[in-house]
Amino acid sequence: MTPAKLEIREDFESLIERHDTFLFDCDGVIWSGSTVIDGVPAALDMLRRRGKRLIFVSNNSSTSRKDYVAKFSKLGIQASVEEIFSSAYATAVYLREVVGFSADKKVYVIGGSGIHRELEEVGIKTLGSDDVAPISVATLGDILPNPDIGAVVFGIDYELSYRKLACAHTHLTHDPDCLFIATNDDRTLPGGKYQYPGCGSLLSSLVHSTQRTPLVMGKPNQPMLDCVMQKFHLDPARTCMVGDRLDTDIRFGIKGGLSTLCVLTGVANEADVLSSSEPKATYYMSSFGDLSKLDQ
Ligand SMILES: O=C(O)[C@H](O)[C@H](O)COP(=O)(O)O
Ligand SMILES: [Mg+2]
Repeated sequence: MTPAKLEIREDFESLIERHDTFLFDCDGVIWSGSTVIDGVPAALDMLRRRGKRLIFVSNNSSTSRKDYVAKFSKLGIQASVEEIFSSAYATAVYLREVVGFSADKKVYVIGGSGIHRELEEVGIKTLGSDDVAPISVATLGDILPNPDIGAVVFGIDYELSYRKLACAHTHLTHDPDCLFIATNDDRTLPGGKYQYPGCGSLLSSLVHSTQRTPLVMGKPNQPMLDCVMQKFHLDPARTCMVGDRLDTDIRFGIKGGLSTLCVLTGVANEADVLSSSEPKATYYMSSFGDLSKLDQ
């Protein structure tokens, strides 16, 4: 079935009437980099006024949920920690609840403060944030296995260094029991008009050097889906996933049995949406901000 294009008031009203909960991806739907997408704050306010539940589900692990609340507020959007579900938080829940990560082990992190803060919030100690100093071949031998490391977690890292990769590679190749987890594996990162290397593209260097395959937490993978479905007790028939990437957001929604709405303000364009045989979005629209016209 061809995705239905939502472009008139009646389409928008019908979408809202059919759903009680809206799951929103962030990069490419709510904002692009640090610029809010026009009309989105007003559209979200309108949904709240109509009693709809909003949940923000981002694969970007660089920011903790508390810091996401501050980013939302700076962009004129009210959101609570409980409404935010990032891949860093999903990783912390997985290590704490599913793995039962040992208190006397630490996690080596390649990634941003979001991962460090979410893991520390559940009592898991982390290393790696200051491994950014340049390295010389002569000092490579100083990078040694560390028996305290029980897992390597990889997330998008805007300060990625050879030193961090060498440390993570050492832990993963010297201890087959050291867990290898990636917060997400998005190929690209949207930023304004263009796209840049995403977490998955950075991750591939470590996968290649270690020949190990990580367990990936974020959309469209099962760990994030299980966490979100259980935490929020979603009714799939009354829930809509709003995203900008077919291979993560829309596939995530389809796996969960949700309606899916693809917006064209991030990675996907109209040709992508109409030509994609799998995943196939239920609906698509130019920008979620267009719904702000409803209450004007
Ligand atoms: O590379 C990444 O980490 C992702 O492109 C990016 O952060 C996606 O974030 P989302 O669109 O899920 O908010
Ligand atoms: Mg996105």
